[in-house]
Amino acid sequence: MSQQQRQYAIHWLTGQFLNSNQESLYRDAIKTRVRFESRLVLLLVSLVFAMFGITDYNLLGLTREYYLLLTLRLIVVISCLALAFAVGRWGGYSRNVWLHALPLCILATGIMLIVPLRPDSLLTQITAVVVTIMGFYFLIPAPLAMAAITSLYLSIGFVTSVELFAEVSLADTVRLSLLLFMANIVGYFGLLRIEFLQRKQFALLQHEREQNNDLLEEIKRRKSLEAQLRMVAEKDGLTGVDSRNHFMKRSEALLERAQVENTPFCLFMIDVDHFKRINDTWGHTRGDFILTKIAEVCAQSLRPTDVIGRFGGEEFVVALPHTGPSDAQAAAERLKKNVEALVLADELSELRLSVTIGIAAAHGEDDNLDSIITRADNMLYEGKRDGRNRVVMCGEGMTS
Ligand SMILES: Nc1nc2c(ncn2[C@@H]2O[C@H](COP(=O)(O)OP(=O)(O)OP(=O)(O)O)[C@@H](O)[C@H]2O)c(=O)[nH]1
Repeated sequence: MSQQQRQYAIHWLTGQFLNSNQESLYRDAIKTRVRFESRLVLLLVSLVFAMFGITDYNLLGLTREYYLLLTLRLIVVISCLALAFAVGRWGGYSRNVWLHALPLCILATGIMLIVPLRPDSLLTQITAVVVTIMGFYFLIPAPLAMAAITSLYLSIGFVTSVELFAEVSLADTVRLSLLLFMANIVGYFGLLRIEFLQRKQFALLQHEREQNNDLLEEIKRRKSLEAQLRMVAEKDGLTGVDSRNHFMKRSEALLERAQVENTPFCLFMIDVDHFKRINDTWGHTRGDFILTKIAEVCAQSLRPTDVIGRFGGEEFVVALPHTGPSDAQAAAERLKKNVEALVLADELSELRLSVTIGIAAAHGEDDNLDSIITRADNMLYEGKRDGRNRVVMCGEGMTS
């Protein structure tokens, strides 16, 4: 038997889950319904029990027996009403099963006590007892064991009461016992089937919910994995700026839009000066750290709408939408100055950094990103050749 089958196994005789935790879960789940139905049934039963007072009057008139019966009915009705209130507050048979058993016992006792007071209307009372047994099993929400015990209590008590107070033959008593026994058998197996089906349905629903939760967890896990993969694909692992591929994709789109809207578009190629020397002097780990700092300065010096990417090694690339050559030059100068002003902590405090920036602007509709990059790259190498730490603008011959 698998663990799941063991968890949902149902006892063949009680109709309850064998696993007590599972049974508690089930009872908790039906708590509200049990309370509501118990209260409703108790109110209805009280009404019907009280209404039989009319037949008592017809049969007995205003006699001592009638007043005794009326008192008995009042006691039962008041007890049932009080219990309906109590069940509403504290009911739901996950904990207080006895609270649900109590009205059944009171009703059963009330019915038994009617026999000595109205021995002539035995046929009506037998019918009432059979109906009550059916009610105990099918109408009043109760666990099977409780319905069976209270029904047997009613059956045995009624037969005893009949034997003691009504003058019936032994054969009739046996017939009555068989009838009530039959009623109990039908009630018991009927309720057993209902309990079984309800718990099966609950188990199926619970299993489905568990599977849905597993599915949701899996979807969440996959989404997070997807986000991580996207992050790895789109971002440069060291500096956090766009990876080369992602930069190309985003910049292509920006350039296309600029060409459609006829707005200016510029591009920077940025290279850290003498980075090999930095690596050789301070080591690769510090070299990596410096690259992250340069990426930070780029982000701080430019607009949020500018797209920064790492082109490879110590080379960065920036796409500047809605930016004409003169604004691009001003931005590049600001960025160059900020790099120069960068002061690092501890052993690197003496280190002065600089970058060379090549700028190219988009020329009309036929221009493409690759040729803009090539032009910016050419300007970058021109700047390197001319002594580094400078900004070189393509076509304009502007340098600083
Ligand atoms: N620490 C570190 N170094 C890198 C990384 N990628 C490339 N480099 C190094 O960057 C250095 C680039 O050196 P070069 O291309 O000769 O250029 P440079 O020394 O910066 O000289 P100029 O560009 O002419 O000013 C090489 O030593 C590469 O190994 C990286 O991710 N981390």
